[in-house]
Amino acid sequence: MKIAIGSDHGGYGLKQNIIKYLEDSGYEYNDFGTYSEDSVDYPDFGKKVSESVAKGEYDKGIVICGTGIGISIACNKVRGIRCALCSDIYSAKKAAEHNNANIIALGGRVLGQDLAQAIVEAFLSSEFEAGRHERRVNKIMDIEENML
Ligand SMILES: O=C[C@H](O)[C@H](O)[C@H](O)COP(=O)(O)O
Repeated sequence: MKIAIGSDHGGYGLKQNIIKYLEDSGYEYNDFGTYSEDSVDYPDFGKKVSESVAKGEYDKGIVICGTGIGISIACNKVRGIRCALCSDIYSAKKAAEHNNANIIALGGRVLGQDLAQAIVEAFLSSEFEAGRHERRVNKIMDIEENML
């Protein structure tokens, strides 16, 4: 599985920790930045990760800002992206199983490193269950296709 990861300065520290987890777990990944704690704008990094996932260059994405809110909003503006902001393991698992989320957003100023790793693990190891959930996800995509 190929993973795209990116953050702003508020998520930089947690991103580095999650990258270590991805490496230790044998995931292939690309780090789209940011590469320091210097102040940057989260939409720039949400866009890079989202477009790479939407194009099919990566299977799933991980984005991090201070709260996870701003970068998740930005990601969800990209066609084909279903980005789920998660602060617990159950939601991360269900985001994959029920919502077919292709990006998870985390709050670097919200989560401890161990919990964040467990959330990422739950997201990456869970698969879409389809069935009744497919009908609902298709309705989400219909909203996107018919946007005003
Ligand atoms: O939703 C936005 C994110 O949490 C940003 O990381 C945050 O707004 C950045 O704040 P600041 O510029 O004060 O570090």
